[in-house]
Amino acid sequence: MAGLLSFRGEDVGIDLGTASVLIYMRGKGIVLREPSVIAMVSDTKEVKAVGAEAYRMLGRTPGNIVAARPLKDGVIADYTLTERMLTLFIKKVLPPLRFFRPQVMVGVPSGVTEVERRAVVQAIVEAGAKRAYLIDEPLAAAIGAGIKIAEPTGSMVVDIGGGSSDIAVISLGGIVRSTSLRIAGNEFDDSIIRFIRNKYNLLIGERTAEELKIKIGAAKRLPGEQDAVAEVRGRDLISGLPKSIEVTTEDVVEALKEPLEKIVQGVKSVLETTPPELVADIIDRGILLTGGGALLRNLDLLLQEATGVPVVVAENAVEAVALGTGKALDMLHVLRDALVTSDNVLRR
Ligand SMILES: Nc1ncnc2c1ncn2[C@@H]1O[C@H](COP(=O)(O)OP(=O)(O)OP(=O)(O)O)[C@@H](O)[C@H]1O
Repeated sequence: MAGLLSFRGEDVGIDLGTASVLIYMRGKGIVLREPSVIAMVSDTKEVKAVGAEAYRMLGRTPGNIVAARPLKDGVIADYTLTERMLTLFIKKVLPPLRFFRPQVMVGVPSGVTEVERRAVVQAIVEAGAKRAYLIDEPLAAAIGAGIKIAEPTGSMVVDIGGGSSDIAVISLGGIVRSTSLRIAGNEFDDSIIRFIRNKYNLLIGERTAEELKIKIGAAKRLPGEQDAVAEVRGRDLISGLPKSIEVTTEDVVEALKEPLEKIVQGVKSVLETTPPELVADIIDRGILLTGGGALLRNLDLLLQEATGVPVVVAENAVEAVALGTGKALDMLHVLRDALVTSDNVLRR
């Protein structure tokens, strides 16, 4: 997810994501980039850590402390924790004495329900915003990547985050066709965990799986390309004891086949229902890949082969949504019909 604040004339953007939160301030760029994790004492609910510090605690906390991800699949899974995490992040970048409450624009996966939208709006308002705007993530990603979304020309954006993959065709400042899949980076990690368990009888943790994906992972192997190898540690499921093994790129490619196939199908299904004039534009301009998942090696090639349309990874793939929500507050006149505002949502 993503968004923007306005404080004493300063515009600030927030990307509230499943994997990480990014805050963007005009004139300053990205001022905060932290994992979306909060750690607290289970019985007193006292916050122990947020962001990077809490991330290091994931899977490593003693019984009385719990480190959790309050967002799941791109939407709010735990409302109270999300609001507390957000408040602490905002405090880190905005001065403590706030006379003017800021406006916030939040990017949400295009498939979120009304109840989920309400939860996001409420968390942002509770965190101190005067007004919250919601914008669909792929629209924000397109703006952030520099696409002129107001033109009557079709563009396709595939934003692969931690919890959701958003696929959308954009024209004239709005989304013409879209789908949101709850299959993205986290699901890739889970697939790697399952694969290693089945093939090597080794149980590895979430963080180890993510490291494997980033270090040696790929969406496909290229002919003649040498496989990378990484050592991973986990628990041998037969002996119950710690063990380390070597995993190759080929393993990771195999592990990611299933979730990637679902994303390819999602892209094809959106293309199939897109009006032909816009398809022609997309063939000319190519599909734009954004989000952290876009950095998976050779994903552009895989998608290009599957669709026959050129695919380009955005230069600022990870920041695109945050930058886009920042810019979106300056484009309210163009985006009016595409936005949801807290004034409307909370009145209902
Ligand atoms: N080099 C890389 N290769 C593959 N995956 C990567 C790479 N770098 C980051 N990722 C993955 O990108 C995902 C996070 O992407 P991003 O920060 O765009 O998500 P998010 O905005 O927090 O999530 P969402 O949009 O679903 O709410 C994580 O699953 C992470 O493992």
